[in-house]
Amino acid sequence: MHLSAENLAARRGEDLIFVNISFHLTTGDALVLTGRNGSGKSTLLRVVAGLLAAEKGDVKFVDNSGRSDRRPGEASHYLGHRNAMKSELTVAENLAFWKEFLGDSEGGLGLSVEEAADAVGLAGITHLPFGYLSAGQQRRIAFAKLLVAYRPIWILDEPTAALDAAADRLLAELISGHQKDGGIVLAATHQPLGLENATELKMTGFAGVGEGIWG
Ligand SMILES: Nc1ncnc2c1ncn2[C@@H]1O[C@H](COP(=O)(O)OP(=O)(O)OP(=O)(O)O)[C@@H](O)[C@H]1O
Repeated sequence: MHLSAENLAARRGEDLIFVNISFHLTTGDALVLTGRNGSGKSTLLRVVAGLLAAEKGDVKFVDNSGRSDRRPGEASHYLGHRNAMKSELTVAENLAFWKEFLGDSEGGLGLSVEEAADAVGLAGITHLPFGYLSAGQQRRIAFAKLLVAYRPIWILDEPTAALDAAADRLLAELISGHQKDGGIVLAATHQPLGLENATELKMTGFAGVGEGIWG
């Protein structure tokens, strides 16, 4: 499996956010995006997930069987800043919705709702409305969404925001487990996640980008 980007550039509104971003990731790899606020980490993740069009360049995905006709977004879980859960539905209902809606993609099977809640240390509270949970518990459940439906690529924007130290470690272990199972991870973070096989890509934002870059 390969996920690669060649000379990506992206714009938000009128502003060019970054140019000439390239990377090549293979089975088990992680790319950790670092850089100051506003340097373009979320923008790059959204481009890779297919949620934002690149201004220039391309992202390519080749799966384990050599198929290259699927867009990277179709093979990805995207965990953004928001948790993408309905406050008034229970934790179990939210996760069951995502399990049914996303389904498993080729190459793996998702956990049951209870197994996924257990994996993030919250097996006992799946009957509660999502809105009753603390911020850290909500983030853990948002992460459990990644476990109920299999996707080979995980795209994570500040996955450990709002988490305590124990949950930090738990999620880092789940991310490492995904890598060991052959998955690929892209994560933007301000805190070290302690991942193995990880390459750091320091985003610098638009500063210093001159005229004439479009050649
Ligand atoms: N919809 C938008 N329209 C215009 N500019 C935007 C839009 N969304 C983001 N930006 C700008 O794009 C730049 C990059 O933002 P981005 O969210 O990618 O940064 P980041 O590195 O993820 O920051 P943080 O560490 O704060 O999460 C910022 O200057 C931001 O103001």
